[in-house]
Amino acid sequence: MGAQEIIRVENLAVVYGEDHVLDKVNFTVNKGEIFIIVGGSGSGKSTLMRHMIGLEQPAGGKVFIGDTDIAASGEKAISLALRRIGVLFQASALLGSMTVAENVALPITEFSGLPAEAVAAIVQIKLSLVSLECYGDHLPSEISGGMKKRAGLARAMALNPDILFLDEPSAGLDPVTAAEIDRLILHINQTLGTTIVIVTHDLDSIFAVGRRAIMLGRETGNIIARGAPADLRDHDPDPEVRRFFTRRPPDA
Ligand SMILES: Nc1ncnc2c1ncn2[C@@H]1O[C@H](COP(=O)(O)OP(=O)(O)OP(=O)(O)O)[C@@H](O)[C@H]1O
Repeated sequence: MGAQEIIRVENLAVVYGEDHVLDKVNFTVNKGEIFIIVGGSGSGKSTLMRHMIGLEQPAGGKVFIGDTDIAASGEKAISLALRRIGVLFQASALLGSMTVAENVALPITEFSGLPAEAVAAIVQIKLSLVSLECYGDHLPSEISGGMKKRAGLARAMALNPDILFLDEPSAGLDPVTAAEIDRLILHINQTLGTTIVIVTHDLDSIFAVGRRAIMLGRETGNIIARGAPADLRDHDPDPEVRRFFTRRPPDA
């Protein structure tokens, strides 16, 4: 793995039944960058992310987090590699019966073995990172959709991950709230140097935060374009790619 690389996906293949969802997918993510994964509905973005965080084993190929192939190593090495990762799933996945602070505390309590006061202090730091320091004692049902996303981000950042995976972070949010999440993503990246991988459809967000992107093809199961989002929009030879980045329907 090169000095700048933190993730390497090599010849990844995913097959569900007869369906070859991903085929010969190859790319690398560099340390400290914000990397975007786009593609039409059903092109395999979420599937790719699940394989990058070790939730599923691929039919073929490798996924390296640092030097660890998480599709092939032993359980201990995989668990250490995955300790470097924070994930925000689409629905934020906060536990509804616990307060925001208790949700953020969960991974810290589970993995650090620290006493309760130390955990509480870390939770407060994480909540202030996402401007929720006054909402720790609220239940998820008592805060807005944007705040739930921020709480989910605080929990994803709980163990100081090197890499943050975000699945559709602005889904279901109004444009102003979505832009706040974008600013938070940039803030985390710039102040903490966290590498951030985002699966998204949201063009405003792609252009606001993304420096490099890959696009998965709907039919092909592999990457049909890669580069800076503005370059893909303005110069990519494939009309499907330009249409995606200008939000034009196929017959426009
Ligand atoms: N666990 C699974 N078992 C069988 N098929 C699956 C599974 N997960 C995904 N698929 C199929 O794989 C394809 C890609 O799905 P995936 O959810 O990864 O796409 P996506 O690009 O994230 O779509 P969307 O933007 O709509 O969320 C789809 O045809 C889907 O039906």
